[in-house]
Amino acid sequence: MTDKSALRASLRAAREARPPVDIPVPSAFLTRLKPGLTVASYVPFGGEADPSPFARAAVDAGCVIALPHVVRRSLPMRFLSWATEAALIAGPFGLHQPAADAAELEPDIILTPLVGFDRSGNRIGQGAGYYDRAFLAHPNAWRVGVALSLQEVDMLTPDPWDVPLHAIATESDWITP
Ligand SMILES: Nc1nc2c(c(=O)[nH]1)N(C=O)[C@@H](CNc1ccc(C(=O)N[C@@H](CCC(=O)O)C(=O)O)cc1)CN2
Ligand SMILES: Nc1ncnc2c1ncn2[C@@H]1O[C@H](COP(=O)(O)OP(=O)(O)OP(=O)(O)O)[C@@H](O)[C@H]1O
Repeated sequence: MTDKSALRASLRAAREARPPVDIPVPSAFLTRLKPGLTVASYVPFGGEADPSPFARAAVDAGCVIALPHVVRRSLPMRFLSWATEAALIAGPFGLHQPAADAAELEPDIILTPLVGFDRSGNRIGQGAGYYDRAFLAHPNAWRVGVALSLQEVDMLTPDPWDVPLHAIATESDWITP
């Protein structure tokens, strides 16, 4: 646990020290997009990789976009409908989120912000367990991490509750464990 939080702190610092980079959208991602699918994106903060090119490709393919919405740790994160250009509301931790009464959607693809990852698809996030719980609640969703390559670590030891990613996109790689 201490290991995980020390690693999280150093990876966060590395991520923030780095100028923004564009993550290209791989063709393997594009081919999964179908009209009417729900793609959960996120609004990046703290140097997180920007998933907008993926969300834009999804909109162009006729998909519906959802964004995560959290209230507090004891409550599950929900994915709420977001129309491009719709206003976002200030939430906890300085987050920008859809309004709490936006429609809740079942995501088919979850673009996942990462603090760290390895080539087996293990990940660490903010440490609140929101995404791990969401992955259990939406087991059929395709879990795609979006990250900078400098967030890769040799090997993460997963905790029992950790749910691995199906794929990870970085500025230089498309990793499918
Ligand atoms: N862009 C983005 N949106 C997201 C997430 C995310 O990781 N990235 N989430 C993924 O779960 C949810 C928000 N979860 C969060 C959970 C904890 C903290 C947090 O603890 N922040 C602390 C500590 C930061 C630090 O130690 O530096 C803070 O702001 O005080 C922030 C967001 C939903 N939306
Ligand atoms: N399915 C679950 N049910 C209940 N609690 C969970 C579940 N998954 C994770 N948690 C709790 O969440 C906490 C944080 O887990 P972890 O350190 O793996 O965070 P993380 O993977 O970085 O966070 P996130 O999933 O939000 O990105 C742990 O204390 C864990 O007990």
